[in-house]
Amino acid sequence: MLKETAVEVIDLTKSFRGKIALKQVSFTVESGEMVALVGASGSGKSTLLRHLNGLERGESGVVNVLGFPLQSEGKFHSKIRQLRSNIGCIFQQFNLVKRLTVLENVLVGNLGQISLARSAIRYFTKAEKIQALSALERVGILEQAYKRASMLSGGQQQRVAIARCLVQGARIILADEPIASLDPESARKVMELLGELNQENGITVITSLHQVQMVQRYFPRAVALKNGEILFDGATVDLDQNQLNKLYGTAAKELVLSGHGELV
Ligand SMILES: Nc1ncnc2c1ncn2[C@@H]1O[C@H](COP(=O)(O)OP(=O)(O)OP(=O)(O)O)[C@@H](O)[C@H]1O
Repeated sequence: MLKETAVEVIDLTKSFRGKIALKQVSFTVESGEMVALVGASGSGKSTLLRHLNGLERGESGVVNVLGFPLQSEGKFHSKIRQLRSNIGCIFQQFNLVKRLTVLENVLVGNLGQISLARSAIRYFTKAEKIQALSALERVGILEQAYKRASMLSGGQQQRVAIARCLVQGARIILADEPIASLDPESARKVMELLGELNQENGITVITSLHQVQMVQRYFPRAVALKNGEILFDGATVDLDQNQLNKLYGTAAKELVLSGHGELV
């Protein structure tokens, strides 16, 4: 069966104040793939993710999402808003509105689909609330629904962000270091949840990660950046010590062998 292309990036180039951040980056992610973006700090992972959902505009090159143009040669497409409604985003921090309840935070995942007036008074239909509660159940924190978001642990907050992607109906989830500030057990749960959504719901997942062991455990494919260029794109099993040395330099061996698996 021919697979639909979720994300297609062609020759994407971006610089900040004359310093290159992405240099002619090209890669394709098919629908249903689970891909890790790896590379040392400053290699361009966040910048690349931000181009995939239109938070950042390239200088040249093309980003197509689900077969439609999102940006091309430095211009956003006029239908970018509709296209972005298919993309759920999870960040390392600042995912939630802390003063709102968990349930309200999930419901605002629906904002693209409801009127501004209704969102302003935070009015949601019963059906929308049931959908949001069911998403919270799916991510395993239904009992937290009426707590303020600020009361949750970091891992629980990331699960709320994932529930919000579900309510939004996201077909693609972009996650920028979603486990960077979590303890190992919470990190494992968040990664397993993303894996389940990928396997069971067919959601395409593209995640930037520092933790090499997590990449090897959960992601069949890795795309590795160095100084804004793709240095490796292939099966994670082929991301061997030699490749890691190229990506991370002398820090690679020591950190992987010592069991930390976290490369900064
Ligand atoms: N808004 C910005 N203004 C100026 N420079 C930026 C901006 N965003 C990113 N950069 C630069 O672009 C390069 C790539 O940064 P980016 O944050 O994408 O790397 P990263 O691989 O995600 O790093 P980390 O793992 O530390 O998050 C870096 O040199 C960074 O300083």
